[in-house]
Amino acid sequence: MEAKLKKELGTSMLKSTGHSGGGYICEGQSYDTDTGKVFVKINHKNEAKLMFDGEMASLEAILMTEVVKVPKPVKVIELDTGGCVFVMEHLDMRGLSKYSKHLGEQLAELHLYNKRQLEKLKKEQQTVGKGAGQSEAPGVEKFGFSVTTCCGYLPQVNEWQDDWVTFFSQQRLQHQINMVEKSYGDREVRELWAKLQLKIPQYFTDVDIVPALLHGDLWGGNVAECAEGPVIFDPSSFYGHSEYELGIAGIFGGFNKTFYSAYHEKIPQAPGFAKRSQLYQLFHYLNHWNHFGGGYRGSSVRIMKDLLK
Ligand SMILES: Nc1ncnc2c1ncn2[C@@H]1O[C@H](COP(=O)(O)OP(=O)(O)OP(=O)(O)O)[C@@H](O)[C@H]1O
Repeated sequence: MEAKLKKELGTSMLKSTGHSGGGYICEGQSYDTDTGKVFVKINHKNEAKLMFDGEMASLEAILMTEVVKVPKPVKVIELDTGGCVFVMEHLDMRGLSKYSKHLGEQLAELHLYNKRQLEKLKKEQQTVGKGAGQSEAPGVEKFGFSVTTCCGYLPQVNEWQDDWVTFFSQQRLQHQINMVEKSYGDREVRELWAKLQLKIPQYFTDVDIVPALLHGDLWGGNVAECAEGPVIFDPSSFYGHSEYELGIAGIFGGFNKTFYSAYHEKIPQAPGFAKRSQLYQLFHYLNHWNHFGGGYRGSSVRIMKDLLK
């Protein structure tokens, strides 16, 4: 692997720094190269390229907004022995503590970025002499993403969709329910889902949802800080409802009051937030069930029953 890395990165020096940082899905290792320190994620699964291409596109999209720090992506490299590596900028990170408030503000800015681009675009189109197609501020009007991104190692259906409720019900929940059905054929879940899917539009009455660029997997293990501010990493981005982003944080914790206050100062909670939050958590419980097995069945069923009350 190291010979291939050297060739693909065009570096004569490739020296392990001793820093390793594997997660649940990948092994990780840092190297000194001719042009600086890189962090390399390694995965030997067949889906590794799809997963890393999605992570690279996600990092590029977030980086482009310039509102929150992410590691700069370098390259996805297929290994001759199968599997794939993803090379990115190495960052010296520690647990989030000093910069919780900054992360709250910057995450809200990330979520507002596309809305502001769309507003700029609209203004420009209304200005005499400036028609569509001349803008320097491209905005995204649909829900989805340009490539497949994986939340964990399972691919998400990111085809563009005009309507968020349809996108979330079909491309997120239904997709997970189909996987549960295939693996477990769970009758109770099938029956609960039959009722719940009819109720979903009711949770969205009177909310105006503009596509927001999301990190997509913002649990406490994917946030940190370096000397100058907060960092987010390991994204599985798409354009969706900003509230979706807070779902997984609500399950696993890792974010304090300061973070939430700073976030909601910029994006206040809309009516019905709590119920939608449960709906967004349901996606992550199902996704965990599909990754890690039946230990997450109880939480998935409980939250479906709660939503149906
Ligand atoms: N750019 C980076 N520079 C330095 N260390 C990093 C970098 N990216 C990740 N790490 C370290 O590696 C660990 C695992 O990274 P990451 O979350 O991307 O792996 P994963 O296997 O995809 O994730 P997960 O455990 O969330 O499924 C992080 O917690 C962090 O300690």
